[in-house]
Formats: sequence, C-alpha cells, structure tokens
Amino acid sequence: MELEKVTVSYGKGETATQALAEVSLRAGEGDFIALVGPSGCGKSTILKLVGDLLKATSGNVFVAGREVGAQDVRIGMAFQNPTLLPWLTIRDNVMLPLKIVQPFRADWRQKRKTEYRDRAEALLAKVGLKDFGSKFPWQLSGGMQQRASLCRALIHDPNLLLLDEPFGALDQFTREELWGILQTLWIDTKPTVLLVTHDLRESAFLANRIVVMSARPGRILVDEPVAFARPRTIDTTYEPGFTNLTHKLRTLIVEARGAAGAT
Ligand SMILES: Nc1ncnc2c1ncn2[C@@H]1O[C@H](COP(=O)(O)OP(=O)(O)OP(=O)(O)O)[C@@H](O)[C@H]1O
Repeated sequence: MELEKVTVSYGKGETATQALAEVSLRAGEGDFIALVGPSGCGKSTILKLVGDLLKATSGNVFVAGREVGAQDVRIGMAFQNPTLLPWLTIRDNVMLPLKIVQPFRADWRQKRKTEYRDRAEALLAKVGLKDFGSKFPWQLSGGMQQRASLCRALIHDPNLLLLDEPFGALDQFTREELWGILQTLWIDTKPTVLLVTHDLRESAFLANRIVVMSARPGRILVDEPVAFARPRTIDTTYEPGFTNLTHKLRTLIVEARGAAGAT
C-alpha cells in the first residue's frame, strides 16, 4: 500500500478544511503500521483513503500495486464501536464478509452451514468466545463484542486490515488482553495492518513501524521502526527500551500539538 504525495481537503472554498498536507507512506506486505498523532491530524482520513472510502484531493493511492479500487483486495475493518448488526447472532455477524466478499460469496449458500460456520467458530474460539456464537450482540459485554468484531474483520483472510481505534472504548485490562489476541492473529496470517490509535503503549506493543503525524494538516514527522522480539507480552511493555520508545513518541506528539497551538 502506498500513498504518494497525497493531500486531502474536506469541503471547498473558504470553508474547506485541509486534513492532510502532502503525505507519502509505503507499507510492504505484512507490515504492521501504527498511526499516531494529535487529535484531528488526519489518521482516520488515511484509513479512508486506503479503504477507498474517500478520494485524495491530489496525489496517488496505490493498493497491491494498482490505483486504489482498481484491484480487488480483501480488506478487513474494525472501528472503536463494534458495529455488530443487532438482529444477527454473533456467528452470523462474524460470517457476514463471507456472504459479501468474493471468492467466498460464490459458495455462500452451499457452505454457510458447514465450512463457513466452522471457520467462524474456530475464530471465535481463538478470541475466547467459544460458546457465544449463538448469542446476540446485546448479550455480550463491550470487550466481547469487540473480540467478535475482530473476528469479523479477519474471517475472509484479508490482505489488508484497517483498524481505527479498535480498543479505544475498552478498559485497560481488556485492551491489553486484546493486544495479545490481535498479535497472535496477525502472526498467524500476516496481513498488512494500518492501526490508528491514541494509545502509545498499544502502538509500541503491536506495530513494527510507528508513524507519527503532525497536527492538522497532517504530515509525517517520524517513521519509527519497532524491533522488540515477538511474541511481545505485557512484560515487554515494562522493559526500558519500551518505555524509552513510548516516552520519545509522547514528546514528539506534545511538540506537534504545541507547534500547532503556536501557529
Ligand atoms: N467529512 C468531513 N468533513 C469536514 N471535515 C472533516 C471530515 N472528516 C474529517 N474532517 C476534519 O479533517 C481533520 C482530520 O480528521 P480525521 O478524522 O482524519 O482525524 P484523526 O486524526 O483521525 O482524528 P482523531 O484522532 O480525533 O480521531 C479533522 O480536523 C476533522 O475535523
């Protein structure tokens, strides 16, 4: 996935908001990139560009070597709110991408009660929801719904995973538990991941690159490699290298916020 000198403005004329200054960013296959930066700096805008939900004002966006949208790429998405459909069971929510996305869609009728169902149950078991497939979203806690939402994002073996503060609404302990689960799922299938987060520990736990953005209009200030051995554990987050890194990131973001305030 590549952004080449991309800018984005929302709206036109005097009321236009420039969300992104010129941004260039490249992710290789299997990269796990965390996007961090001050509120409103354009992190979600980058996800929308890559997910083909938004067109760049100028510049180019490429996914799988082609202009975004030109090539069928399996994309998984998860957001801060789990957005599960309330009238479907957890299992049916998780299977939804298989009903919509090719090549799975072609076999939906034939496999939805056998192979696809087994696939959903296997994923649910991996995230600790073994016996919850037949429940409805309202019967699960927020953390459990977010686990299900991760399963839905991954059920169709996406090549690209777009995560917008997926754990933002959860308590610290559930959040840390889900970091471990997401890491395991990522190690299993190695999709390319773009994760937007405000949690610097989360970015350093999960990512192999952390991209720090300036305040709006967002541009890239730093592209920081994260080399801690995997699988990382919560103990990793108390090592000096880890705390140094999150401290450095924090300083960069505080400076970026300060610079924006000064202009
Ligand atoms: N549809 C829209 N119309 C007008 N302005 C928008 C629109 N979407 C986003 N913006 C503005 O563009 C800027 C970037 O928004 P974006 O959501 O990408 O930022 P963000 O870094 O993800 O923010 P946060 O960290 O607060 O979630 C913000 O100033 C926002 O108000």
